[in-house]
Amino acid sequence: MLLKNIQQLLQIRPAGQAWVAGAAMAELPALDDAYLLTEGDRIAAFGPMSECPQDYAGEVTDCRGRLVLPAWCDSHSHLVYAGDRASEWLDRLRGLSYAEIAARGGGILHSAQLLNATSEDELYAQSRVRLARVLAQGTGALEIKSGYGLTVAGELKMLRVIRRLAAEYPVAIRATFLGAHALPAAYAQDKTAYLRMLTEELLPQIAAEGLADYVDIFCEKNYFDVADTERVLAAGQRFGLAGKIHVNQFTALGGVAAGVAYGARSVDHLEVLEAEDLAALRGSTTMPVALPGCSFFLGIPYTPARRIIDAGLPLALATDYNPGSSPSGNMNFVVSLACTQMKLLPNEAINAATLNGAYAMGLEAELGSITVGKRANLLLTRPVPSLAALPYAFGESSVERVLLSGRWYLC
Ligand SMILES: N=CN[C@@H](CCC(=O)O)C(=O)O
Ligand SMILES: [Zn+2]
Repeated sequence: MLLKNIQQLLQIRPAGQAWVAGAAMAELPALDDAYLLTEGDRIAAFGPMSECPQDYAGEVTDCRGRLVLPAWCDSHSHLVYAGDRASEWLDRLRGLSYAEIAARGGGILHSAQLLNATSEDELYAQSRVRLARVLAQGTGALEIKSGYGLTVAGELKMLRVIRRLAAEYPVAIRATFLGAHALPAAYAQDKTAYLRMLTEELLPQIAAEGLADYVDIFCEKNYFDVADTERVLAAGQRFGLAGKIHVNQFTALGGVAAGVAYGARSVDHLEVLEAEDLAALRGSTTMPVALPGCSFFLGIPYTPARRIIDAGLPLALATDYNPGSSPSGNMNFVVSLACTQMKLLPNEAINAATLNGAYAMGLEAELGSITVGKRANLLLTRPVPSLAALPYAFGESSVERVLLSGRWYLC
């Protein structure tokens, strides 16, 4: 496939560049008036129009007036869930807080109840609708977590649905085992027994079936503490699963340093951020991930992204698509929120939503930039005056077409 007359081809990186950090996040290498050639599912070549192959025999798309960039890399989602929690959202509109709803047995436990009462086929049917929608919105790589089962059968059901989605859709999917998302009622008096079940019963089964790439835990007051986090990350390591943790959403407990010490691939949320957390991240290989859709929907503080980037660190952006705190998987809106609310420049937000997002799910060698040999997962915008038009037009998707594995995705 040949894309020609591209007004601007963005996020061009050399092979081997894993992420972008600090001041370099404001740079987004680009080529004006460009072409891009794919072969099979890969990017085969690109360059200025003056060097565009003539008489190309395959499919040619004229991209005049349009931008081409890597498809979004959404490194944090809970896209597989059953039903929704709109009723709890109405309770929040009437004045209850997220924590008050959880304390009444709502929240994650409510989603777990719904999920355990839903068949695997029905869960797949509900989840594929959401996946198809986010692909049409420009997502080309996606991480999906378990964590609404909280039982052996429920967690395995979720992970098998994730595997089925990965097999059926032309998008790169990474699966994360988040059994330690909340303490289910059956173990309310015995957290240790629950963690033992997760690490000694479930994890070996998940590893044996190759159902997960990462292990995750919700490190938060009233959920799991730092010692629990270390225990789960250590268990993950024994089975070859790196960590990706939910941490510092409401409370800083020291989980960031624990994540870094255990070589976590990412630490996600960080709405509350202490100087010690920044210090722990410096010099590490752990990616901080901000989830502005969650802050928007819950009305909690935004992750202090400027402090993170200005400290010389990298940052990734993700949707946190889930029924409780962020019922949207639209990366276009996330990029827009990052600019309007967290004061990222468009270039910084695009770096965070592509290459750094790919790194946060271990896909940086395969996706997240315009690099010869990488997978051809690209998005083509509508005619726009400049890149800034994308986040500027908040709530809109400027994505006209999405190329996944070298083919136009037909929604
Ligand atoms: N914070 C923990 N987990 C999810 C929300 C889960 C839910 O409310 O269902 C999150 O990332 O925001
Ligand atoms: Zn989450």
